[in-house]
Amino acid sequence: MTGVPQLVVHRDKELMAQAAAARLITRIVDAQAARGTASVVLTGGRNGNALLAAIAESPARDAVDWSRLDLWWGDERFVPAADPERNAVQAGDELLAKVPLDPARVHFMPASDGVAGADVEAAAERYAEELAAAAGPEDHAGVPAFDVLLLGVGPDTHVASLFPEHPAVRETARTVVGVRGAPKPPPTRISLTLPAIRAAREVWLLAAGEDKADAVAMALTSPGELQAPASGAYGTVRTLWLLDRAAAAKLPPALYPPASA
Ligand SMILES: O=C(O)[C@H](O)[C@@H](O)[C@H](O)[C@H](O)COP(=O)(O)O
Repeated sequence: MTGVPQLVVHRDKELMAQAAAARLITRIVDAQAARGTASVVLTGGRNGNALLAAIAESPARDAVDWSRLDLWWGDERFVPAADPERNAVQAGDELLAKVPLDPARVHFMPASDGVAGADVEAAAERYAEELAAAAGPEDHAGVPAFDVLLLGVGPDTHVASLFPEHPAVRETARTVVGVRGAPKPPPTRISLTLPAIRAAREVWLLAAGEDKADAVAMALTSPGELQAPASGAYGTVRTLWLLDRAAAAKLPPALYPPASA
């Protein structure tokens, strides 16, 4: 693991989204300058969507070579492709339809009415194969070393579709799993596992609002990833918690960083 997670606390969720967007644009531009391409794993949820909307509105978005960006998803609701509940549909509305991406580099998780069929385990396996095909010889986890992997944090400390005490959190072998009986609807989902998440260079966790304060405090002073899956999400280079003040309010004084703007 990468040592202590870094915390950045913003005034409110709107500023958090703006700052995270600026940060992500810079990270993508830097990765493309260094290696020619960049890879980002997207999350669902309000904060992930607000980040994408902020990128769409940023003049700096034109600094990104969108045709050399690989996009993946950390989880997906296993519903039909056009369902507005799908994280991919929401990401499309906020950003993907507005920038010149290479469709071959946009790696949607399978939908329940897609070519992988209605069996969520088969669909998860198919996504695992797509990830494995994109992994290089040095990527031992069976997935690429993503530049940035974004995760929204749920009020129960779930990340992706890894819910506390759920079998998917215990997965150590597979990189992608089908999730049934998720406590948050819809019940059937596809999710990266913790080992796949930990292959990312940087993991950025997003949480805003007072309803996240307990979850943030628990995950950062955690009894363990089984009870608090967010605490098991970290990158090989950096783990960044991007918070607003309300979400940071219950952190112990030793962890609360100097207030950012
Ligand atoms: O699949 C889902 O149900 C959501 O994607 C969910 O996992 C979300 O990312 C977190 O609950 C954080 O959500 P907010 O950013 O809206 O707080």
